[in-house]
Amino acid sequence: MTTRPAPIGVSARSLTKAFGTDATALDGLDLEIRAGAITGLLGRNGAGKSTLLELVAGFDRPTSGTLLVDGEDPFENPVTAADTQLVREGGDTFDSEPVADTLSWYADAREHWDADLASGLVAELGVDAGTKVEHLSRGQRSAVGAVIGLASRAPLTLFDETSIGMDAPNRATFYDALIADYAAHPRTIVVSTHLISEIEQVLEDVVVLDRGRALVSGSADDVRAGGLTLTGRAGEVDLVLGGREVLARRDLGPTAQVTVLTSPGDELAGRARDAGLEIGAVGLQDLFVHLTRRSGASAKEES
Ligand SMILES: Nc1ncnc2c1ncn2[C@@H]1O[C@H](COP(=O)(O)OP(=O)(O)OP(=O)(O)O)[C@@H](O)[C@H]1O
Repeated sequence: MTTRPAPIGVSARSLTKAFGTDATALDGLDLEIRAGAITGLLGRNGAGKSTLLELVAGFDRPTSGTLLVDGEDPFENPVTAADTQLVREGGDTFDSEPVADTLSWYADAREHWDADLASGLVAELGVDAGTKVEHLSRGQRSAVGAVIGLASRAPLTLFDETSIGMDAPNRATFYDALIADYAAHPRTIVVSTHLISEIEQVLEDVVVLDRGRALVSGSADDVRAGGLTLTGRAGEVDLVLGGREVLARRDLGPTAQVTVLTSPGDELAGRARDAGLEIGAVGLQDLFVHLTRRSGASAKEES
């Protein structure tokens, strides 16, 4: 009988990864990825998500700073590599062989591989295991990645844009399988994605990378609690805001809706309630768009 593996965490301190003098993908990143949680790794194009995941998987070495996976340096480390499964777009498969060959390679390589889960999920995602990988569509290739990531049951599983190209029913199947398998076999899962609103309910923790640094990180609930919307008569809304920074504003006739950042102890919500304004939550996707746009604008002003 194999014992159930313990989930493992990741810690980065002043982590920097530069590619020559052209690009600094990670720029002094400080970060904790909680063991045993599903973390969403969010960020605009080029924010450094794939670079971070490849460092965590031990495929590359940081330029400076510290990166620890389960307390160890992951670079070319066979101990952490055995516990880590990175699923990258269009990679890590035997392209000129049938899908079944790739799956049987992982079955041999991965200690906790679940063959029944793999074959069930391949069928559910509509992939023919007899087809050569190079003959699959982009979405079908992504589906094979999803199967490898889930059936490996690695204590640290990293999905880098795995849902890319998958159609909506297959993405739903992937998310459902991820939640069900995580519930039955808790482990550390990191999901890098641009499809924030559809995966929001799956995420327990969230990290927003912005130009190689963590702009926001924490529990998804705490991150969400960092913003709110106020809706009401425009004059009342402006009075309650009192000149405070607004992330987004929509005016519809006499009514205005604004999105603002907030923090514990902020009296804004109380003032809004007293003024009869409607207070709403901000979804992660909206908050992400506002925060990363604002950060991009202030970077332009500084330069
Ligand atoms: N091998 C490389 N050589 C040179 N620059 C690189 C290399 N890999 C990544 N970069 C640069 O590092 C930065 C971060 O890239 P990365 O792929 O990590 O971003 P990402 O957040 O995954 O982006 P996306 O959402 O577009 O996939 C980008 O500016 C990219 O051009």
